[in-house]
Amino acid sequence: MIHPYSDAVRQLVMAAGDAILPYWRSELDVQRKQDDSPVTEADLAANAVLVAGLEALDPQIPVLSEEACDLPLAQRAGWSSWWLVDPLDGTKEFIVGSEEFTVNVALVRHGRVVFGVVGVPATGRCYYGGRGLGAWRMDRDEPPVALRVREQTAEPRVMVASRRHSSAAQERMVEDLQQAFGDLELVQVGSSLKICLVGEGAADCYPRLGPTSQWDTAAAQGVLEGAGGELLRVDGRALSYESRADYLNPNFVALPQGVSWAARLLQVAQSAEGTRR
Ligand SMILES: Nc1ncnc2c1ncn2[C@@H]1O[C@H](COP(=O)(O)O)[C@@H](OP(=O)(O)O)[C@H]1O
Ligand SMILES: [Mg+2]
Repeated sequence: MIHPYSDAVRQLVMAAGDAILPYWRSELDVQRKQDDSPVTEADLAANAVLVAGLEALDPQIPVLSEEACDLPLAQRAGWSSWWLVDPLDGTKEFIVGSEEFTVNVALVRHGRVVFGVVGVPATGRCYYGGRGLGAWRMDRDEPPVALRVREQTAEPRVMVASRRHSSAAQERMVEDLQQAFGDLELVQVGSSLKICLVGEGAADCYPRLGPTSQWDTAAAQGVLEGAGGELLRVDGRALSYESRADYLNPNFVALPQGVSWAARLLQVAQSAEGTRR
């Protein structure tokens, strides 16, 4: 057990995944939210399972979910601990029938991730971890496997990026990184899985110049930090989750802690940041 609540949250994340699966690869009613992003009955079904379960687990800890985020800052500013939830990350992947969608729950305290759980309903896999607690991957009914970021290498070899969301700055950065580091392979994956891939040592880095929200990254950041990695803003500071009027993250890079190529990667990301079409 990594935290008194981690087993219960892992079970809730699996239950939310089970609530999603009947909708996967079936005829779906897709609605558009105010920001024009898609939402389906599956997002809402998973949200209902998670919100009810987390509130029952500890009525003192408020829940902030992508699907229930209309809470005034004045109310949230007084929270010391809260659950940050994305019931279905990678909705566009889900809609096209891909396996690359996740269920995400993080416990945040004073703006830092205590631990996070990322479920992958399509495969029955679950990642969980937190800074100072460790990180694990568990396949349904299998024993957990401890995770560790990749061994230090002279240069990054595998970079992950979104399948469906990019930006002029992101494209420029990918090109510049491939120039800066020879043989840097680009692998495109949907959802918070990208951060977990860095945590389990399947990829070296995930640099993102493009919008994400706090619930997209917090749970997987717990996994990454427990596995010896970090999620940094391009100015090198850790990504944190203070309550603000909006929920948007700054641009970031996920990578193993203390690698020799970190400064170069951040420098390339910083200089690509201002690129416009
Ligand atoms: N313009 C935008 N503003 C805010 N978030 C965005 C965005 N474009 C993409 N995202 C976020 O990126 C997530 C998908 O990540 P990826 O592109 O890595 O698969 C989306 O999660 P949801 O699927 O939960 O909406 C969404 O939150
Ligand atoms: Mg999301």
